[in-house]
Amino acid sequence: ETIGVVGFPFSKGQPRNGAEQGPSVLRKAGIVSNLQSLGINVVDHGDVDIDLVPRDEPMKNVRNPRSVAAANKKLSDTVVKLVKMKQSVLVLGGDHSMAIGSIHGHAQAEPNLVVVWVDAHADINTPLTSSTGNIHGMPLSFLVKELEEFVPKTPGFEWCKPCISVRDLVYIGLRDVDPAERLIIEKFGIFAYSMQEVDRYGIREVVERALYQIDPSGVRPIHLSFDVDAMDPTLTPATGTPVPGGLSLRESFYLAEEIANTGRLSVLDIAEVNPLLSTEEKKELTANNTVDVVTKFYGCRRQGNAPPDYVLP
Ligand SMILES: N[C@@H](CCCCC(O)O)C(=O)O
Ligand SMILES: [Mn+2]
Ligand SMILES: [Mn+2]
Repeated sequence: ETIGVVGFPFSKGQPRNGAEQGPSVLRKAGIVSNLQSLGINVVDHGDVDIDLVPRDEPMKNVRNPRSVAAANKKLSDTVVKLVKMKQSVLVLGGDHSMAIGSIHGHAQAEPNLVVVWVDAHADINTPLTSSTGNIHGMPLSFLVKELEEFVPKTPGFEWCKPCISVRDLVYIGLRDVDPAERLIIEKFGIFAYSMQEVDRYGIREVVERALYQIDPSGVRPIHLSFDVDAMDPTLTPATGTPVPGGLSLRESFYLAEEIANTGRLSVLDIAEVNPLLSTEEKKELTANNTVDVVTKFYGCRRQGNAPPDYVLP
């Protein structure tokens, strides 16, 4: 198995500079070497070559639409290629608008994918329901077929055809959902495990139910879109929209270990690391905790990992 790492140094899905430094922060924290020390073949493909579009005027209240669309088109093309090469793709963001390109690309190569969205937020506002105009709060509205009729034509997004159904999506970690987003979740019956359900059932039950509901057969490729703000802000403070009361380190590790256990993780997004929004110390803490969770998604286990084909001397 080969992990293909791709950086997506992009922050125009939201107004705070710094998210474009996420890939370099995560690489400096040893994300590639930590995975290689698991004995996995890791190829770092470098960063997507992003060009910002000049005079990218807002469309209604949607900010930087052409730049977000152009960057994500390139990401989509990159992800298709790598998934078709049978690589397990790790995309280092960048703000969460990255999911537009990564899920669109993944779905071209694996139409039967399911999406696990781990986030404090639902990221499913449409351009008409968003109160901020930040596209990192809207990615799923550009991807979900059932919302196509509610999403106005947005300049640059002509290439982006919705590619997943609400039935293929499940949320874990929600605790800051806008009213319109809650309406969408209830209108379409989207599976959603907020922190209330995590507290009610415990992470084991939540992960089990979530995976069963989107794929009872247990065979479909998994796209896991991980927003680091799903974790408690004491663990990942260097992020754009922190919300208290998030996943603990142990809950995050457990979730990642169980996803690794399925053997079906196909694309993993790591979104919303923003080093500029905190002290050097908090940046390190955020990067190190994120890297620790990522290694668990790829098979590092707290119970230990016996070396493959090794006999006691
Ligand atoms: N729901 C808010 C906050 C979105 C936060 C986005 C992050 O989760 O990627 C908005 O629409 O602006
Ligand atoms: Mn979030
Ligand atoms: Mn998000």
